[in-house]
Order: sequence, then structure tokens, then C-alpha cells
Amino acid sequence: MATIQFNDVERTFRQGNRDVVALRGVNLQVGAREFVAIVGPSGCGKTTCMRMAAGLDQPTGGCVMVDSEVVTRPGPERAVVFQQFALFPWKTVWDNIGFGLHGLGIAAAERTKRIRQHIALMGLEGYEKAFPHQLSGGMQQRVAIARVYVLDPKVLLMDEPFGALDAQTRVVMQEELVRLTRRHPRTVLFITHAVEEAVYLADRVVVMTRRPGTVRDIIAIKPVREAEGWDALTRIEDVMEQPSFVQLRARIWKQLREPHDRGAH
Ligand SMILES: Nc1ncnc2c1ncn2[C@@H]1O[C@H](COP(=O)(O)OP(=O)(O)OP(=O)(O)O)[C@@H](O)[C@H]1O
Repeated sequence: MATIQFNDVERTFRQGNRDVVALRGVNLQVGAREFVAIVGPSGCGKTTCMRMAAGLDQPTGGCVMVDSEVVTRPGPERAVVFQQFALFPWKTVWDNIGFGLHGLGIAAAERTKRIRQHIALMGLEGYEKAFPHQLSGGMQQRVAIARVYVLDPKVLLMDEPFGALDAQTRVVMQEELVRLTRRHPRTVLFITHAVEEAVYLADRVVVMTRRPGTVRDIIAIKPVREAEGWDALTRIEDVMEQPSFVQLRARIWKQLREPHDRGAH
């Protein structure tokens, strides 16, 4: 199964007549079927990390590897979900979900089966013929997630996928994603501003420093989640009330707010 590796990654951008070091010495591994969330201050380079894993940007030092291969360009084995749902407005839910399957040369009967499965998986039954503009933001993001899950990619890269949703819809989507990824684990790199979201969703949370962004700490959530039985709780608010959850959240917040030796200005 897939792994994502950041090996001593650096990214410097030219801004006007000066070089800005956005990322320096980023080392990180996402294991097979592991869900890793990155949190960090605004501008610390989270999106840049994601873009490099997607092959949309290149490091200026070090390398990003997926399954031991250096990433040099986008590829179907690395699916990306952005904050903006990026659905085709002129295609129905069914056709949006099925779009990527055409390019993979999958037979029609198999395509139909997979689309139907993923419509059921994301609770989109009855909306097969709807167009994106007829759906709420949450429903559109379900379609966007179904559209990448159906391709069975090696890795899923999610950049603030719920950032544009209202608070209530966001909670529902977080619960759905937990349900989906616990039942059908994938290798996921997930970027978010929201500490609670990271602790709720991820197996490990990576805390980044201010610019130049680097990994400040990596916090294992999964052992706590399993020991404390969070998965038996269906509602996010019940999980968030657990003392173990509150402790982890506080620990991450503290790291985000306190200056870091290397990152301190
Ligand atoms: N194409 C670019 N050209 C110049 N500078 C860039 C470019 N892309 C990113 N940067 C700079 O790199 C730094 C990291 O940006 P990035 O968008 O990765 O941060 P982020 O952590 O995702 O921020 P936010 O949380 O606010 O979305 C920022 O200082 C940004 O200005």
C-alpha cells in the first residue's frame, strides 16, 4: 500500500526581487492506509506541501515520494480534493462521479457498478440525475469525495475540503468522512486550519511551525482513540467532550501559539 514521504523538503519562492523560504527541512512519512492531518499557522506552507505531493509544484530541495517514486507530475494514483468542489457544472451527479473512470479504460458494466456503489456509500441515492447547482454545499462535497474514492487512488490529498461549508454541514461531513475512512481506509494527507477536525479525523496530527514551515511535532491520535473507544461514539460532540480529546486538542493549540525555537522571530 501507498506511502507518502517528504524527505528534507525545501521550497523557496521568488517574490519580487527576494527569495522567500516557505518550507525548510520538512521530513514526514504517511504510512499505508494512514490518515495524517497537517495543522499550522496561516502561510506555514501546508498547501505547498499538498501541491508537491500532488505533483502540482516541485520542491527546490529534497524530494517528495509516493510509493518510493519521486513525484514529478500529477497522476491518477494521487487524487486531490480541494476546498472548492470543482465539479463539472454541466454534468449530473452520476456523470461527475463516473468521469474519471472513462480515462482508466474500465468496462461499462464495471463502471456502472462502481458508480452505484459510491453513490450509496456517500448517501447520494436519488440525486443521480441532479446537477451540482441543484445540490447544497455538503452534497457537492460528497460528490467530490465519491468522485475520487471511485477511482480507488493510492493516496488521497485533501486541502481544507470542508473549509467552505457552514458549521453544521461541516460536522456532518466530518462524521461521514470518519465513517468512510474507518470502513475503507486509504492513505490520506489532510490539511486543515481546524485543530478539532484534525484530532477527530486523523491517526496522526502534524503540527507545523511558522514560516519557514517545518514539522514541529507529530502527535499520535490513533492509540488514544482506540484505547478510549472514540469510534464507538457516533456523534462528533460526544468525542469532543472526552477528556482525552480535550487534552490532545489543548496540546496542539499550545504548540501552535507558543513560539518555536527554530521558527521564532
Ligand atoms: N506561487 C507562489 N509564489 C510566491 N509565494 C508563494 C507561492 N505559493 C505560496 N507562496 C508563499 O509560500 C508560503 C506558504 O504558502 P501556503 O499557501 O503553502 O501556506 P498555507 O499554510 O497553506 O497557508 P493558509 O493556511 O493561509 O492557506 C506563503 O508565505 C506564501 O505567500
